[in-house]
Amino acid sequence: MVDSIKVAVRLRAPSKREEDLSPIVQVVSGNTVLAKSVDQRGFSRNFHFDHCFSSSNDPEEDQEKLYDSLGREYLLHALDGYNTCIFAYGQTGSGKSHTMNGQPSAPGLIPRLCKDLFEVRDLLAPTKDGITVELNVKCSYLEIYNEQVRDLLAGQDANNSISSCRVRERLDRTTFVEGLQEFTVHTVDEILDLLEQGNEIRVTEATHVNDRSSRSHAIFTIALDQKEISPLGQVLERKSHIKLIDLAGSERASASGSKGERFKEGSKINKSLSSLGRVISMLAKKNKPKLIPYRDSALTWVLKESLGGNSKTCMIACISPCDYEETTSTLRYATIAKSVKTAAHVNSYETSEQKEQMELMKRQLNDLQETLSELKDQKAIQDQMEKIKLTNDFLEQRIKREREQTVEYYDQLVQASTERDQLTQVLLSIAGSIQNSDLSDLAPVIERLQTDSRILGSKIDSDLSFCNKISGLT
Ligand SMILES: Nc1ncnc2c1ncn2[C@@H]1O[C@H](COP(=O)(O)OP(=O)(O)OP(=O)(O)O)[C@@H](O)[C@H]1O
Repeated sequence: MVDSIKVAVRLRAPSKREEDLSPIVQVVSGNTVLAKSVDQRGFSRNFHFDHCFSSSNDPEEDQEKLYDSLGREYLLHALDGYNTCIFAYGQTGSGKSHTMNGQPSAPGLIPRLCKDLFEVRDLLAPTKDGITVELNVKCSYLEIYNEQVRDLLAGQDANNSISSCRVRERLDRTTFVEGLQEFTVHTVDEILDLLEQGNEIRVTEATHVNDRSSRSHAIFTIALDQKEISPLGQVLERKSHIKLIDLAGSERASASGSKGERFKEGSKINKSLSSLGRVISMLAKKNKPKLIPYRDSALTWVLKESLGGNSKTCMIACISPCDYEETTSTLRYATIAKSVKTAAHVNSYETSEQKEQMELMKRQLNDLQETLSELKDQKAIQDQMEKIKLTNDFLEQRIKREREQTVEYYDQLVQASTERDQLTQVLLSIAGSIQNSDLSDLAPVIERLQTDSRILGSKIDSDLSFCNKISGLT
C-alpha cells in the first residue's frame, strides 16, 4: 500500500523567556498554520498539514488530544500488522520531548501509547469464533549521540559509559541495530520502567534555550508479535513494530550558547538533521533518485525503512511561537515531508507451525477418505449379504412349500397306485369273464382300457420315483 508520510504540526505556548516577544505563528484551523512575516513587506503564509495543534492552559488535555488524534491511530495500524513510526522534529526547545515523553503531570505520546497497548492486550479475549489471540510485546531503546548508536537499556559499565552498537544491512536491504537488547514486557509498568530507565541515561544538558535539552536522537521501539490461533490449531502470525522517536533539536550555536562539548554535540546534531532533510527531500521528489544517501548519517541509516520503506510514518513538527527563522524552516521541511511516499504492508506470516498443521490436516483428511471408502465397501458387502439372505429365505420357503406339495402329491400317487392295482385286478377278472362268454364285441374296448391302465400305471410309477428323488422320501 502506497502511503504518504502524515504530517502534524504542534505549536507550543510562549515560554517565560519569550513572554516579551510577539508570536509570529498561529494555528488558524485544525489543519492550517499561519506564519506572519517579520519583514517590512508583511507577507503572511498559510501552511496546510494533516493536523495542527495549538496549546491551551491545560497541558494534560492537550497531550490527550494529540494522542487521541494521532497516537492511537498508529497503535491500531501496528496491531493490524503494519510497521509504524512517529517522529518529533523541530528546533531546540520547541516541545519534542514534551510531545513524545511529557511529564508525570502531562504524559506524552509514548507512555499513553504503552498504556493503551496493554489495555488492548487485556481485551484480546477469544473471539466468538473461538480464535485465540496472543500478543507478545518487546521493547528496545537506543540513542544516537555524536553519530554513535548506543543501547539505553544495556546499562552502563564501571566508567559510566554506554555500550555502542553497529547498524547493519540485511540481505533484503533493510537495516537493523546489531546487538541492541530487546526486553519482553508483560505489563504497562514494566515497559514504562524501561522507558524511564533509558530516559535517565539519555544525554541531556541545560542550554540557553532549554533547561533539559536532549543532546541525542532517541528511538524507543515496541515490537509486537501477534498469533491468532484458530480452534483447529491454525496459526496466523503478525509481526510489527512501532518506532517512537524524539529527535534532538536543530540549534544555532549563537542562540543555544553552546561551547566546547555542547558545541561539538550541536554540530553533530545539525549534521545528522541536515542529512535527514536531504533524504526526505530526495524521497519527496516525483522522480526520486535511485541512490538515496541513507548512509550519510547514523540517524538516516537506522531510519531507512521508516522513511522510505515498509512503514506507516508520521512526523510531528514542533514549532516555537516566536522564532521566525527556525519555525518557518521547520514548516517548509514539514511541507516537503508530506510528499514522501512509503510502502507499508501487513507483515503476516504463515508460520511453520501453521504449515505443519496444514500437513497434519491433509493427512487426517486422506485417512478419513480412506476409512470412508472402506466403510462404503463394507456397506456394499452388507447390502449383498442382505440380498442373499432374502433370496435364501425365499427359496427355503419355496422348497418347504414344494416339499409339502410333493408329500401331498406322493400320498395321492400312492393312493392312485393302489386304486390302479385294484382296478387292474377288476379289469383282469372282467377280461377273463368276457373271454369265457361271447362278448367279443367288447374286446377292443377292454383292450383299450388295459392299454390306458398300463400307460396311467407307468406314469404313476415314474411320478412316484421322481417324487422320491426330489423329496428325499425314499
Ligand atoms: N505543548 C506544550 N505545552 C506545555 N509546555 C510545553 C509544550 N511544549 C514544550 N513545553 C515545555 O517547553 C520546554 C521545552 O520543551 P522540550 O524539552 O520538550 O523541547 P525539545 O524540543 O525537546 O527541546 P530539545 O531539542 O532541546 O531537547 C519544556 O519545559 C516543556 O515542558
